Amino acid sequence: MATRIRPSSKRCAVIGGSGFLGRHLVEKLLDRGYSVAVFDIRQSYEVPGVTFHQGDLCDQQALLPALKDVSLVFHCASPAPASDDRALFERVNIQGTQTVIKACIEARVQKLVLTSSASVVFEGTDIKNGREDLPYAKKPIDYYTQTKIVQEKLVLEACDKQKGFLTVAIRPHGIFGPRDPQLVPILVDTARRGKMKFIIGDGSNLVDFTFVENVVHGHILAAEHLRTDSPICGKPYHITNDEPIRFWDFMSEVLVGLGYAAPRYHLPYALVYGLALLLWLLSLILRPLVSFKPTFTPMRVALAGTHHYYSCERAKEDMGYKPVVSLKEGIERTVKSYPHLRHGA
Ligand SMILES: NC(=O)C1=CN([C@@H]2O[C@H](COP(=O)(O)OP(=O)(O)OC[C@H]3O[C@@H](n4cnc5c(N)ncnc54)[C@H](OP(=O)(O)O)[C@@H]3O)[C@@H](O)[C@H]2O)C=CC1
Ligand SMILES: CC(C)=CCC[C@@H](C)[C@H]1CC[C@H]2C3=C(CC[C@]12C)[C@@]1(C)CCC(=O)C[C@@H]1CC3
Repeated sequence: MATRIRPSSKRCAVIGGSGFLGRHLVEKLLDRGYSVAVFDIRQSYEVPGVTFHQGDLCDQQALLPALKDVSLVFHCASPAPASDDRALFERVNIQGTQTVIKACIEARVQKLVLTSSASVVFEGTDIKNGREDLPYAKKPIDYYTQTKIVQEKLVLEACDKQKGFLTVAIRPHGIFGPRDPQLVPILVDTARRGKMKFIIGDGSNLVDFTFVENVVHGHILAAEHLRTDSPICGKPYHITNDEPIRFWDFMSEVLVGLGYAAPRYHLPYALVYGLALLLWLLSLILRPLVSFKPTFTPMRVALAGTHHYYSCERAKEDMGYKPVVSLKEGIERTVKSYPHLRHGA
């Protein structure tokens, strides 16, 4: 009879390991002596110590080789929120996550750490110091968020101490840092098109922006604390920089750091939100004839004009979380990492 090799606790897989967060996670895992298998729909880099498995996470047979002899899996793959493609979100975030769970169980993986999102409780209205016991959004702001809610529930409900399959969900918010493909590039593109002159609302709304290395730190702490006797089993955890900042101050610091002017003129929130909604509806109606993607979608306007910051006390108490990089240093390192996006470059 063939003997099964006992999975090593230092052997893990990162689903979505070619993406922004995934790659930072892989780099830190390697530093900490893990050997890593990456599973992703694309391969974006090559590093010693990492084996790449290219495939769609909705395909269980494609996933299994990446999970062989692995005891710990991080699932941080998702279609980009900006794709606004309902069918794709449902296929990847819901059916795909069910497939990931089944594949983990079949491969006898012991721990699954999901990258969820703090937005699972956000409905477009103020959240101040939100804790994890807030109810899931009844009216999520977009299809992405709607499917992240179902995904998180699936993973947390799959936690089964008797069967030795432990799960936890990390809820980051507004991740930024070197190689981020959305926040800074979209911001700079909007500024280059002359559309970053306006502040939506009075500009006093506080938001969490979380440096990517803190998000990575939260994931690794969760993985290392995930044991049968731990309070973290089957629970969600906010991971933030613990330094809420005015949304428009953060945008201004990044813009000014890259040589662009900070937004100055105020516009009423209700007016901009109404216009964004109108444009979004128009883009849906006209989709068969012309395709255009408005920059200021209702989702972005809601994120830009409301308070949404979260308490990470639970992560501090249950897993000793503390941000490892301050917001100031995170912004400086991020700005430096984008020489090609500087004004005039
Ligand atoms: N960025 C943020 O501010 C926040 C992100 N999150 C969550 O963090 C996670 C990581 O996000 P981020 O790093 O920003 O995203 P990225 O898009 O950079 O990374 C996601 C990776 O998953 C891949 N992927 C997408 N679909 C599949 C599939 N069907 N099979 C296998 N791989 C797939 C992507 O490939 P491709 O690029 O080709 O699609 C990409 O390489 C996501 O779960 C996201 O929901 C949560 C809160 C905030
Ligand atoms: C108003 C404007 C054009 C701002 C440019 C920056 C935005 C692109 C980002 C500001 C807040 C960001 C954010 C996300 C994506 C990028 C922003 C809208 C998420 C939706 C990414 C996925 C999540 O899970 C939640 C994030 C909230 C914050």
